[in-house]
Amino acid sequence: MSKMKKDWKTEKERLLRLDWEERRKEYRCQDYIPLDKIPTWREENRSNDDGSELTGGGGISDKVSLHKGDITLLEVDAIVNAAKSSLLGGGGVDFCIHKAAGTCLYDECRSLNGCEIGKAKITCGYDLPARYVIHTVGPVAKNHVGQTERDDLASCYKNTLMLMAENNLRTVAFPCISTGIYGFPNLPAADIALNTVKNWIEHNSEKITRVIFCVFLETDFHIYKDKMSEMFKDNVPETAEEPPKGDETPPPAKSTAKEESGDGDRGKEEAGAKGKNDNGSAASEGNDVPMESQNPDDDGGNEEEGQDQDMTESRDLSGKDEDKDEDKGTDNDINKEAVKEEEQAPAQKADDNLAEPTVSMEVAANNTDTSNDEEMKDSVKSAEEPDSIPTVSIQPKETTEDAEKKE
Ligand SMILES: NC(=O)c1ccc[n+]([C@H]2O[C@H](COP(=O)([O-])OP(=O)(O)OC[C@H]3O[C@@H](n4cnc5c(N)ncnc54)[C@H](O)[C@@H]3O)[C@@H](O)[C@H]2O)c1
Repeated sequence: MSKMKKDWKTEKERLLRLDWEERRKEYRCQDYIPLDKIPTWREENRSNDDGSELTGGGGISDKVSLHKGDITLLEVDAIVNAAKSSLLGGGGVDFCIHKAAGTCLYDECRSLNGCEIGKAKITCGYDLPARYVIHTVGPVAKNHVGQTERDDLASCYKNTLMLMAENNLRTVAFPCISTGIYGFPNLPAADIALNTVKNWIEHNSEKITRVIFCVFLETDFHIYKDKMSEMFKDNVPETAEEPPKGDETPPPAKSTAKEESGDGDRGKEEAGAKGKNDNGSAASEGNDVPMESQNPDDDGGNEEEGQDQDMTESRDLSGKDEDKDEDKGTDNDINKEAVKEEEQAPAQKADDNLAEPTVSMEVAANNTDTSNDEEMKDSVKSAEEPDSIPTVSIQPKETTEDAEKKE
């Protein structure tokens, strides 16, 4: 029997009141990866290989990880979507996130009326293991990376982190924004991502528990791993006290200004993330973590036919929401079937010799302020791109030299 389509506002209020244990029953995909299964850079690069207890710490190397795999599996406060300015879903990681979150995500995004390049907007995560999705629109850098594109990409990371802090969220995962269909070269994009996050955390260390760079392609894994090894050494003196293990209660979130939506004002979200779950994320018990007020703007209206086509397709696929409970397994099967090799990442071949732990690293980032401004017209030509959704995170065995030879 088909179920009534869920109202996104009701669903959002219901979900944000659940604690992590109750939420876990709602995840569309049960292959989720809890935060404590993703080692920090420091844990991953422990100097004492004899496995003895790590001492010292408290530096940024406890704050960041590098993870290769599907961002939709990560159980964190927020995952970041590399969206298009209409926020109406499309392909790539955008498609994966919408597919995994369900149609309520699309409905809430539609109420936001788009997002400007470089800015960020936040929605509920719905069926995802992540409580929230922060949508940011990267620059289109096809064949040209000028200062504008570099600044816009840096703004995506800064504004996302600021939105995290404003909503008292403490664990976040980023994909490699703009390096897919938007054509930003992987190397400079990684530089911008790492330096921006590094500087922000250095000035806001108490506001963040973990930043995960969730790479998808072998190329990016090696780029990030090499850059982080150069950029971030764990030079925290041994005497530094251990960072809180996620057991400190974040201050009650301040209530935010009324949320506006295309259909008039929505009620103001109540503040107050109470305790944390045991893996360091903000958890709300009876209180919603406030949503930063978002000033929607007229929809760009310039979406390419194809783009909406993609979303329609994914909505049709995820139209299985009504039978989600019965079909949860089917959904996973669909995911697997739907996986087209976007790039036969070498790691896929290396899949059968999985052994490498994820690499994580120490990162710090500079201070900044952010705001959610009016949306800019989406001047991006949509492009067909097969989307690949790996079903497990993959750590390659391949050496950097091999990967560099390939590039
Ligand atoms: N026809 C379309 O509208 C269309 C087609 C393809 C992509 N897109 C998307 O592309 C635009 C954004 O471009 P972009 O380069 O910023 O994003 P992107 O094209 O999604 O690529 C960003 C990065 O995310 C990686 N990625 C893909 N799937 C996952 C996953 N499940 N988990 C983690 N990482 C993943 C991908 O390999 C790349 O490194 C948006 O319009 C968005 O909708 C749209």
